[in-house]
Amino acid sequence: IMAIGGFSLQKGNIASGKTTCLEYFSKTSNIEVLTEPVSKWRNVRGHNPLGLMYQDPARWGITLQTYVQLTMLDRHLSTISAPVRMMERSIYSAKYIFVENLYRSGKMPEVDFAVLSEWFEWITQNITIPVDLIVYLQTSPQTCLERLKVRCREEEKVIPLEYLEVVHQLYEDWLIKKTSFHIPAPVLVISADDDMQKMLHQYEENREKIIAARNV
Ligand SMILES: Nc1ncnc2c1ncn2[C@@H]1O[C@H](COP(=O)(O)OP(=O)(O)O)[C@@H](O)[C@H]1O
Ligand SMILES: O=c1ccn([C@H]2C[C@H](O)[C@@H](COP(=O)(O)O)O2)c(=O)[nH]1
Repeated sequence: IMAIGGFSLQKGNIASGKTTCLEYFSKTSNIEVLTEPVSKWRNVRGHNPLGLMYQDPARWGITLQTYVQLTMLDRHLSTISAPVRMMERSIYSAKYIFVENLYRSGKMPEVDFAVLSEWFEWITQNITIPVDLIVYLQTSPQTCLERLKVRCREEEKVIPLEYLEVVHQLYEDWLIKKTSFHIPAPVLVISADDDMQKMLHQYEENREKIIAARNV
């Protein structure tokens, strides 16, 4: 999650509970919540780039990630309508986690990676992307796999535990070990393996830190 003004960006593995967390905050405070534009990734003018990417990442990885980058930028730049905004994932996680994973695993050709990287660098050097806090929902890959099965998105049925483990490691290297990429804001880590009741308790404990993100 990212908070702006305070603007917080929510980070976490696939099915770690980001949407659930944002829904809770949107119901309980004057916070604008931007969930991931995943419905667009599943349907752009009748095409499903998310599904295509999972079926054949080498062919469709660049297609999905180009569209993810555009839709994330659009979200980042949309007009803020409340004192605090929280946003699920970001243009940074798209590049540093998902594009990086496609490239490192040999599923994205070098030329596709180069073109996406040029776009990303142009955007981040020429456009200000406001972010005051990163909220990292830290889960085990096993928890994500269980929640993924419960959520049961058709496109994601092919995701094995190993994929979630690699995504987890990329997040850990970036936000916990701080050894991979630039981190655009301070990081608040919330352990997110617990059941819903315990998670709500943790959200309450961290509410002030998130709302006051500008002062973190
Ligand atoms: N703390 C939790 N305990 C058990 N199930 C959860 C918890 N948080 C979320 N879920 C369930 O796990 C699935 C994935 O959660 P979701 O919020 O959609 O994750 P994300 O947005 O990170 O992909 C959903 O079915 C949701 O109801
Ligand atoms: O840059 C990205 C961002 C997301 N994805 C995939 C990963 C998941 O299958 C969905 C998003 O789902 P959440 O469960 O809301 O995390 O989109 C991607 O491939 N590339």
